[in-house]
Amino acid sequence: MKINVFKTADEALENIADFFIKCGNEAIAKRDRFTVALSGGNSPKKLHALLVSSYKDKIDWNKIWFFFGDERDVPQTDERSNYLMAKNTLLDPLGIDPAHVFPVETALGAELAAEKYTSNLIDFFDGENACFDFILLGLGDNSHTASLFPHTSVLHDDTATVQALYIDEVKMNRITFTAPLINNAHHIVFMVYGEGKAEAVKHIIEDDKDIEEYPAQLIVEKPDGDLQWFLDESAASKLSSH
Ligand SMILES: O=C(O)[C@H](O)[C@@H](O)[C@H](O)[C@H](O)COP(=O)(O)O
Repeated sequence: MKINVFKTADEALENIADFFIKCGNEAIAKRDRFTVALSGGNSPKKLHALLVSSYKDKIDWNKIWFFFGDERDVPQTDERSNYLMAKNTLLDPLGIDPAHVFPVETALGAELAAEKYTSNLIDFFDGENACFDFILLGLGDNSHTASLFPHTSVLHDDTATVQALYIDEVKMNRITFTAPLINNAHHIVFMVYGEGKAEAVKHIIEDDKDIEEYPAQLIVEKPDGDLQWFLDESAASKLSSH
């Protein structure tokens, strides 16, 4: 696992964008496609804007396939939708073909949408244990990632699937990749910046294993995988090693 700390959030985002493009061009050279699972929340918006403004000609965007590591159980037109956020800030501005985008079909209801997403992955990746090229993750200040929230049943799910569950902390159903599905990826990137995340970053990286309290500790580097943190100094400020 590699921990990259940058002076500012902008510097961290620039390095994530460079790494994204590097991984993408390598995947396209090898397999003629780049499969990506996007993160939700607010942090990705700045990264999306950077990719749109400065990376348009650095990769063949037509060779990228976009998925979502988690989704809120809301309509795709709802401002809380991770799909809508990505559509508005990244996919539409880059003119991504909708056939290359796999939104969670929340109109089916959370449970069915999760089942459908799991079967979509089996179809797309020709079998179970989908292996994404690149999974982007944020980190909640309560140490959740994707929608793997503290003290929830999904933390103990050892299947590489997509699950739906009610999250009391946010008073809504969420649809999420399980930790094993995330851990199958070639490249996993935590994108974390800001003082508010410093405590969670320390818990995940330095504290004893306690996945109930710190679910993002479930995300681990496989022998043939690559797990990297891209942090600004604020988010890394409570790490003893920085
Ligand atoms: O659906 C979501 O909200 C995200 O997938 C979630 O895991 C997010 O990454 C963290 O909550 C951090 O969110 P911010 O980037 O908004 O702090």
